[in-house]
Order: sequence, then structure tokens, then C-alpha cells
Amino acid sequence: MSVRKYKIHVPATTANVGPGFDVCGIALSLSLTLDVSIPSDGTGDVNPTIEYSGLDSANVPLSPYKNLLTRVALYVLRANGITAFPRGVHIHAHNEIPFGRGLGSSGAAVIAGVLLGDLLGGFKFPTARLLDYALMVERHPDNVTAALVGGFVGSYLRELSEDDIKAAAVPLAEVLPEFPPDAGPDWGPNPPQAPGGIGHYVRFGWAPEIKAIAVMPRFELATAKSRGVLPETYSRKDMVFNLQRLAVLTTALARSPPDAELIYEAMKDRIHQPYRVPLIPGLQTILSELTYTSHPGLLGICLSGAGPTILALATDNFESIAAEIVRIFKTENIEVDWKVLDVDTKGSWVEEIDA
Ligand SMILES: Nc1ncnc2c1ncn2[C@@H]1O[C@H](COP(=O)(O)OP(=O)(O)O)[C@@H](O)[C@H]1O
Ligand SMILES: N[C@@H](CCOP(=O)(O)O)C(=O)O
Repeated sequence: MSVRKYKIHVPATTANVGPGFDVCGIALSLSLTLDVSIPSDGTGDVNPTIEYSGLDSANVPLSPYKNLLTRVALYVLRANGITAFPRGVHIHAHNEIPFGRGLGSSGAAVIAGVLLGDLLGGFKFPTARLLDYALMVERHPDNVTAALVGGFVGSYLRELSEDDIKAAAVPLAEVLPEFPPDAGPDWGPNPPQAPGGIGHYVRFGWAPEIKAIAVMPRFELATAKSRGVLPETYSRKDMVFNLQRLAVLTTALARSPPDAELIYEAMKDRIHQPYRVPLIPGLQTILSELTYTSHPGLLGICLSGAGPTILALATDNFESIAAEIVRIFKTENIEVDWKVLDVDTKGSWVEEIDA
């Protein structure tokens, strides 16, 4: 039996980068990789088989109607009139991105699922269309855009026409239904088609000497919970505070050599971090005690995505910067892991593997 084999590679991300709440994301050098095999002769099980290796894989559902990767792939297929997976598909997911830590594990899974759906349906969608499908699931563009295109990225959601607003406003449960245990390929109505051109982005420059220190507490904080503590409205003062910093930050991080004083202040935020402090013991102390003067080499420090990971951008002294963050978390009885990561400039890619 001949089998076509593919590899799908998607990077981790750090979203927000201080003042860029729901706007900015950076792709980082940890990845989710799928090895996908598809029999060419259409034989095999009607349902894909899934296996995992790597981080946090013990509790991932392996039913293709429960697993996030395959549910997203099925959404892309069904939105385009294909109601079932091709027969005999096997997926091996290898994961390096810790779940629920603010390093974009779900964004990476959504992008991997969109690319999987595109591959299985043979659609060959352009990047902008892949992003539309991802945004119908994830709904904030910062981490999925960076995971898809790589690098340091800013993005916005287009103001939609009335019809498109209706199509994009369908409840997530309709886009990604929780399939019942006995669901088969023909279960339920097909989901709505995604409006076109929902997300738009630009890639900023990045000074090559800047690396990302990710200090990852050993507890999960669901993004939904961390978004749940944010207010609906903000004062003009706080919005202006963030806008001023964001405008400076996007160019400052591209300049070589980086200006630590400028970046440190430009990475401050008033629209998400202060509200998330109660969910992450030690966050307030970390944000106020580590500075570019107390720790030479440090450029700026913020929450990574929705947390609880801390992102410190630095050019030097990675170990001592990480050690201080580790120490502060320890005073709160929180164990952590830490890594120095590079910026991934390639984004997501799909490769056919020779048999
Ligand atoms: N590779 C994956 N395969 C299946 N599900 C995943 C994968 N990665 C993440 N998830 C799901 O996404 C959840 C984490 O999402 P979220 O709370 O948004 O945190 P994060 O900040 O890591 O994106 C996990 O608990 C899991 O349910
Ligand atoms: N802008 C979002 C980003 C969430 O990123 P994640 O990696 O924590 O899923 C937010 O801050 O809620």
C-alpha cells in the first residue's frame, strides 16, 4: 500500500509583549510537529488514529471528534463541503509547548489543525484564508498570526460587513462542536463558511541579538480564565499609556543595538497585566523588581500571553535574569522551568516527506 507522508511544523508564541494586548505576538523556538500519513488508495479506518509524544500529552483526548487538532481540521473540511476525514489517516503529534502557560499551545494546535484540514482536503489555501479559519476558532489574532507567519507580528481584525459579522459571530460551539462519543463522520450540520479577509497583519523587524527568556511556572492557567478577569472598558488614560508604548516598542525592538531604557518603559502595560496579578503570585514583584539597571542585559519584562509564564527580553546575562525570577516565584512556593528561546522567523510550514 502506498502512503503519502507529511510533516506540519508550528512554533510556540508569546502574545501581547506588554502593551500589545490582542495585537502583537512573537513566534518562538519551541514547536508542535505533526507527522501525518495518508494512504493513497483510500483504504483504512474511517477515523484518523492519533498518538502523542512530548509535553503534556498524557491527558489529550485521542478521539478525532474530541481532539483539538482534528476538530479544527474537520471544521475546515466541513466548511468546504467535505463531511469526513479521508480513510486511514494517522497523526503523530510531538509537542514541545507546555499547555496553559501563555506560550500559545492552543494557538499552535489551531494552526496545526487548519493546516491539517487544508492538507487532507487538498485545498492549498493561501495564508490569508488559513488565517480566516484559525480566527473563526481562536478569535484573537495575536498568537495564531505569529504562529502562522513567524517573527514579531502585529495584527488586527477587519471591521466586517453585516453578513460577515453574522457569519463570524456564530458561537464557537457551532464552529467546533463537542462531538458526542458515538459521533461519526456525518454527525450534525456543516458549520458556517468563514468570512474572507478577517485578519490582517504586518511583520516588524527584530534585532538579532534579542533573545526571549521564558520562565514557566509549573501550573496551568487557562486563557479563558485569564481573559475572564479583564474589564469591559478602560479609561482614556490607560489606553493612551498603552498606545504610546506600543507605537515605540514595535520599532525599538528592531533597532540594533537595542536601547534598554526605551524598551523597558515601552514594555509596560495597563490593560491586562494589572488585572491578572491576582492569578499569578509573584507577578507584581517580578514586574517591579527586575529592571534594565538592576539586571544589565535585560531589555524588558512582561507576562507571556495570558500567563503564567514570564517573558524577559534580553541580550545578555540570561542566567542571572532567570535566577532572579525563579527566586521570586520560589518565595510564593511556585516551582518553575526556564528556557532561553530564539525568535522563530519561519512560522508554520508543511513538508512532504519522501517515502
Ligand atoms: N497539541 C495540542 N493538542 C490538543 N489540544 C491542545 C494542544 N495544545 C493545546 N491544547 C489544548 O489547549 C489547552 C490550552 O489552551 P490555553 O488555555 O489557551 O493555553 P495556552 O496559553 O497554552 O494556549 C490545553 O489544555 C488543551 O486542551
Ligand atoms: N491576547 C491573549 C493572548 C493569549 O495567549 P495564550 O498564549 O495565553 O493563549 C490574551 O492575553 O488573553
